[in-house]
Amino acid sequence: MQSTGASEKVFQMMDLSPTKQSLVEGLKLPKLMGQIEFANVSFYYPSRNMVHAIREVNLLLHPKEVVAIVGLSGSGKSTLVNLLLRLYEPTDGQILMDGFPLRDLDVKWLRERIGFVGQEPRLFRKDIVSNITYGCTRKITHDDVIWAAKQAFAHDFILSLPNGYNTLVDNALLSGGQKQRIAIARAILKDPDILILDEATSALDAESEHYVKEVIHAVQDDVKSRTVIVIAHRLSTIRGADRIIVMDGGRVAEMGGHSDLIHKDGLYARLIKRQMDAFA
Ligand SMILES: Nc1ncnc2c1ncn2[C@@H]1O[C@H](COP(=O)(O)OP(=O)(O)OP(=O)(O)O)[C@@H](O)[C@H]1O
Repeated sequence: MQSTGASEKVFQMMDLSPTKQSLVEGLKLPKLMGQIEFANVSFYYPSRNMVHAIREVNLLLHPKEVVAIVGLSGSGKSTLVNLLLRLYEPTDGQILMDGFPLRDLDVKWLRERIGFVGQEPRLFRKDIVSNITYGCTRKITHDDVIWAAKQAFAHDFILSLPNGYNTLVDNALLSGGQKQRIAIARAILKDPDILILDEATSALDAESEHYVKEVIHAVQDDVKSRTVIVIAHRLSTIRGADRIIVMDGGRVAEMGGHSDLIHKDGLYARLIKRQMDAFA
């Protein structure tokens, strides 16, 4: 009798119609170059009415640019990405993709062109190949899977597993860094025009940390290169970026290259110094 009550709620949920957002077909561009513009974007989360998570953000990311977003916890880094993925709509201003308003573009089409690796990637209790190919809608071969794994510096450790690419993924089998590299391979396999990495804040083993940095370099050098946005917590990844965006209290506080920002001796210089002190 207890479960009857509960199942009623489940059925009510299943009967809900999909959101308008995914029903309405939007624009599909012939090609996505990967230019991203935030034009005076402000946003507050519905549950925290009037407390801005992002405030009057103006940003222009060029196609194929590698950008690192840095800032203290709560400064609005993830919110920028949430808006870009269209998980939320800006409260004010607009986001443009290749000059087209994001809200006019087809959401499904857009998300197929964005690869996203979160801080704690989800893997499934399936073999490695299935985990890498999960969600990939383009036609792929086994060679493509290996290419993606190599790009993510996952190929060698996968080969050292008992059944290589056919090894069943088990939580105890892989380290946090290895899981993240499989998730990066999954994102790269989509051959996205925009790649977004939310670097883990938790301590990665030294090997994985080195590889995550290498992935950024490889992705940057890749002939098919794409726009890359990294929410970065480590100096090594930050330095690999073409441009660094420093967020503070929902605003863009500083922007530029590593040496310029260090020279400026502002918030970025303080963040870096703090990180250096932590390792001292
Ligand atoms: N789902 C949410 N609902 C309400 N408020 C939120 C939500 N997510 C984030 N916030 C708030 O929005 C602001 C910006 O948060 P955001 O997660 O973008 O920061 P961040 O720089 O990515 O932080 P971190 O480095 O800790 O991930 C913070 O004040 C945060 O408390």
